[in-house]
Amino acid sequence: MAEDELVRMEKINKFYGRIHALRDVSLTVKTQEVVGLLGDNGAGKSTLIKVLSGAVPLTSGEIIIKGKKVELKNTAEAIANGIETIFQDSALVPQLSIARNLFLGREPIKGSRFFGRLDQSAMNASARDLLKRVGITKDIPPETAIAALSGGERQAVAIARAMQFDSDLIILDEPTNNLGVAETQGVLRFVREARDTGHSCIFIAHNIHHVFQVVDRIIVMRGGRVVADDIDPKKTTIAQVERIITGEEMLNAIKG
Ligand SMILES: Nc1ncnc2c1ncn2[C@@H]1O[C@H](COP(=O)(O)OP(=O)(O)OP(=O)(O)O)[C@@H](O)[C@H]1O
Repeated sequence: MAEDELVRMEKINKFYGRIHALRDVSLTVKTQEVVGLLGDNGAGKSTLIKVLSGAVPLTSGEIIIKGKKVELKNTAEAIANGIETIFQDSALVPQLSIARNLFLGREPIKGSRFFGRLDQSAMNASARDLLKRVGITKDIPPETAIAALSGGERQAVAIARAMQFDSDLIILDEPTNNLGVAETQGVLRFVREARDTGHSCIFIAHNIHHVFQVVDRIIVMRGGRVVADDIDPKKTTIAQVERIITGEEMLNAIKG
């Protein structure tokens, strides 16, 4: 295992009944690396990250985290192994405040473990800090309900939550979907900030331009397989990657 290897997926296969959604997929993510996962509709991207986030069981193959083989039977086990996933319909609770959402399920308690109550002021203070850190400079009080935030601000809160619990790997499934230009830039900035503070990310987006702005490496899937896993966005054009996604161009042709 390379010293900076964080996650390794080895020969992962996934069947949904008779549909073979993942075919011998192998890939790695390094520490402090942002990887873009691209592929057409039905290529297998969502299935792959659902397997890695413990949301669906794999049929065969291995997942190795920091050199140790793990079984991710549910999302709690993935989280315990340092993998936090922010799905499109991110799991924030709209009726609750930003602060409560940031600490959901892991709230700080004041007093004893059994007779304590939520430490609201500690939560609010950390929430204020965190919002500043992810670039929400507008003065949004941490007591604000999620329902009152824009799409970009919600993504920011979801990313801030993953950063604050020091997940090693943050998986972002279409985080820029339906966002405006400024909000998209905000999300891309949070991804950079996550990397700069030591996290790794897998970034899935249909918009290749967004992926190109932020990733260190691109992996392309087609028909349930990884067809390219080492595309350097600094040395490859968007048009070339588009042709790999559709199958018009093989990676070897680019490398040659
Ligand atoms: N729950 C499921 N039951 C049966 N088949 C499924 C299920 N989820 C996905 N599939 C199938 O598995 C294959 C891969 O789908 P997946 O959603 O992983 O692709 P994707 O690359 O994420 O596509 P998109 O970009 O459209 O989200 C497709 O053929 C899809 O129809």
